[in-house]
Amino acid sequence: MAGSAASRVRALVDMDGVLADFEGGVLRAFLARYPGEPHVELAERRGFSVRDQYRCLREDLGAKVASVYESPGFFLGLEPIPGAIEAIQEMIHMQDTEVFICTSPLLKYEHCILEKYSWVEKHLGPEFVERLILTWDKTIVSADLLFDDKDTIKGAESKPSWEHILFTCCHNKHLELQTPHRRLQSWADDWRGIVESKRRSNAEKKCYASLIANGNGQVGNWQRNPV
Ligand SMILES: Nc1ccn([C@H]2C[C@H](O)[C@@H](COP(=O)(O)O)O2)c(=O)n1
Ligand SMILES: [Mg+2]
Repeated sequence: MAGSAASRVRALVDMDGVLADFEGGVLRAFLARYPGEPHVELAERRGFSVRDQYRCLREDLGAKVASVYESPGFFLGLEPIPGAIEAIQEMIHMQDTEVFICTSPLLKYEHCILEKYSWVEKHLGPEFVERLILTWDKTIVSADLLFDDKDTIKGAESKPSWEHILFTCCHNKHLELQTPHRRLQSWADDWRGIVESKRRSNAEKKCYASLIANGNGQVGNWQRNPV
């Protein structure tokens, strides 16, 4: 039915900081490997790059914290973010909703890439492995929504098709978003409302587009067959 196609939503869900607890994993592994070294408590995290903040604390700590998340086993061992597994499993079963996991690997990718696939299979099952997109440029991926903890997402496409929903994480919680930018505080927050609001706005856009394409003569048809 035309109404059903019009209300389709495609969502991209980021991994680190949204599905997998990268920040908690970094701190735990840093404390285990470098006990006694200065560290950044999660409440004190500011800015996306954990390496940059550790480097500001003391020059050599940047490389030390990077050595933690570049180690074998780091990505596979990350704990899921509370509620993430349940939410994405529910989202993928919503009618007319497509879900993909969209994540950037480390530039030092030896362990990270394989372990991201393994993490998805371990926590979400093999059907989600087919839905994993690894890219350094999320702006060229076409979707309606991107749930992501990175505050600024830039790339080759200056006007990405998706609306970025900032997922709250320790490093971005202090940022004030300008209207109309939206935030999801956690997976206990109203992510369903965000998906449904995007579905409504897609339906409206499709109606306007068909009105314009068909001219006034078709308005009656659309009113008899609303989306
Ligand atoms: N606070 C963070 C979160 C992630 N990273 C690194 C680790 C991953 O390889 C990559 C993931 O980026 P995403 O797809 O979650 O935007 O970035 C980091 O350095 N600091
Ligand atoms: Mg992330």
